Amino acid sequence: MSNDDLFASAPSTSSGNYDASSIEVLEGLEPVRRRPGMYIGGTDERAYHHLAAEILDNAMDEAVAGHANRIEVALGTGNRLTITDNGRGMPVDPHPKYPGKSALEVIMTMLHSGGKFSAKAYATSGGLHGVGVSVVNALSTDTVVEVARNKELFRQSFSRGHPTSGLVSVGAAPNRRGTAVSFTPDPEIFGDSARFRPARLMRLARSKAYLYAGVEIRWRCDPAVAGDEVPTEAVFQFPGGLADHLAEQVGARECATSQFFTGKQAFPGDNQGSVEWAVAWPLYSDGSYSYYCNTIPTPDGGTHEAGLRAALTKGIRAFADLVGQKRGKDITADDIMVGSEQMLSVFIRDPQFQSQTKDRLTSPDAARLVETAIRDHFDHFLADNMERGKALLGFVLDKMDDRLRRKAERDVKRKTATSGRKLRLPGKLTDCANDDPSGTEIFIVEGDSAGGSAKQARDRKTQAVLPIRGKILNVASANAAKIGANQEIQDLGQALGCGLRDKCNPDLLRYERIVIMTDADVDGAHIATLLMTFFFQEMPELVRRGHLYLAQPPLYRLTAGSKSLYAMDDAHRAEIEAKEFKGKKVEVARFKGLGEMNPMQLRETTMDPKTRTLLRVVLPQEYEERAGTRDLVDRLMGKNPEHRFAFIQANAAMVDDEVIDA
Ligand SMILES: Nc1ncnc2c1ncn2[C@@H]1O[C@H](COP(=O)(O)OP(=O)(O)OP(=O)(O)O)[C@@H](O)[C@H]1O
Ligand SMILES: [Mg+2]
Ligand SMILES: [Mg+2]
Repeated sequence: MSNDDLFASAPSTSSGNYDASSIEVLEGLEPVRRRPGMYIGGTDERAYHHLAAEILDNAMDEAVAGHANRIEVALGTGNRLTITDNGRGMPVDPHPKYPGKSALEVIMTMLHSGGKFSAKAYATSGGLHGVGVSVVNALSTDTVVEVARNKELFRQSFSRGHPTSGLVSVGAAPNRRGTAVSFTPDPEIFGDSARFRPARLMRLARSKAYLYAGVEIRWRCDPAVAGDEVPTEAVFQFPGGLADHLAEQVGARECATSQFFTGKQAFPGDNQGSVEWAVAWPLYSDGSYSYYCNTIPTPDGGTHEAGLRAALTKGIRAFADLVGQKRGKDITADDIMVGSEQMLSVFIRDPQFQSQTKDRLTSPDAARLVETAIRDHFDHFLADNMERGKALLGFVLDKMDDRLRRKAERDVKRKTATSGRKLRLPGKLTDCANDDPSGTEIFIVEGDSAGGSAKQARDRKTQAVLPIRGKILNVASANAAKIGANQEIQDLGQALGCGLRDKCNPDLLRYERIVIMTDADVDGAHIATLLMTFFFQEMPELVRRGHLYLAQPPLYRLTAGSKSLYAMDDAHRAEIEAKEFKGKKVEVARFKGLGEMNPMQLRETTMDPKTRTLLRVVLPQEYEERAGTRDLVDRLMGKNPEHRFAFIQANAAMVDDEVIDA
């Protein structure tokens, strides 16, 4: 197979009129309306409430910067939400760069307009992209912004991102200052039945008050909407911060230590910012974890969470050492984290999140800052009162024993299933419950975060998950010693249980199917290619016997009205749009990676044998003939990703699970 052949084998369908005229540049807020998923993570209920969060976040930023101390969240009838603060007010003067437009209009109608790109107007803000309120405006009808500045009240109205009035002065406002934003999410985007949930909004408002003691948050709700669900009025202010919040959550339940581990610490030196935490270890708990950065909830955790995890783990191990408990060194992070109830809130400058919905913090510094700040306090918490320290250590050692016992039981079971051979399983493997290999599968996934989703999405009985880190060794250009020493390959070998190269015995394979599951992008194709060549070279018999598969995660989710369908690629998307949605307005979300899908979606589209598609991998001729393989791999690993996509296509055939099972 030469390069020319690879290109020649490209499908020869007509390219139509694909020229410069097919390349669109969306203007103004149009991209937001066309691809809302990119800005608010979808158009479901969660995305709907994200609109409220964006406006509230802006008001909180004003409070955290020290300019506001009161915020009102008011839900009216007809899904009308108004959020008011008593901060500085959005600037209303003409914008120097856009003649004829006020700063307010620029803020509301242009993406990437904002005062938070430098630390001048805000130090540790939750806002950073200059996108939030403009996105809300784009996706709402009848947005009205009122600003009271210098004792004068200004107002401007918008609909679906476009001004419907100029900025007008509506009179004197001697006793008022700040910003009020009213909006109604657009049913064209969210569907006619989408609604604000009063309880969800109230919870959001309330949690903000816990996160920042310097603010009072008022809640109002029209009686017609409130029903019995929420009060029509409430005021939230919590000087005790997270410690109060956690105490309320834990209630009367008994905990390993009667005093919780709570505190607050400013970061040292030039690092503006601070961390606040509260952790309890109830004797019976399913665990509860709330992480925030600059008052923004980050449900997927991130670097601040990693800092807390490291501080607790290292702290308890050091304490074990201090009291002469030798088993302390075997304590893992999970032993102290799982089943705890924790709240963590950081304020940092220039935070980085993985996307506009800010579900996960990625600022690298946060891990170190949080770990260092908390570690000292935790050491004191444990050692100041030895009884308390020992009580927590005992609790954590119990968890460790549970973990080790469960693991031993698992190992024994699988040992018996694989004819008594001594078996060590890699720690990263999440094994399936069934002992008999028949009907079981192992998913090899790229990265720990995709691994986490896969774990939640899998069928525990029959599906195992092994996350591998990034690009595995390119076996084609490595010698046997290097291959044997590579950790990822060792883990893979142990999990499969059937040995490498001449020692490979396919009868010992611990699963019926091996499924490579990587992102549907260029990197994913690279990793899939590396894995395939690994199997071709090290375990060709497994491939020959048809044990190796490729998962097919979708690239798009297409939604029209209440119906959602998944498309594998552009051709499939066009087909669905034409056949299933027949010219209806379709909203398209593109998945950048497996980690972006929630576990339900991942299961349905990619893992569940009833609904997924798998490709079976076949052994290429070159490997059958044991000739020229080195050359093949060198070419595949070269710069051009098309070669790898073509390679995957050429060596994998679409199969139905029905066929596999038959
Ligand atoms: N309530 C408010 N009070 C004062 N200024 C505000 C308020 N809301 C928005 N602004 C100004 O408008 C700018 C744009 O807000 P927007 O929400 O679009 O982006 P951001 O908050 O900067 O970043 P992000 O996209 O992360 O939310 C802010 O940076 C701030 O300067
Ligand atoms: Mg914002
Ligand atoms: Mg903006």
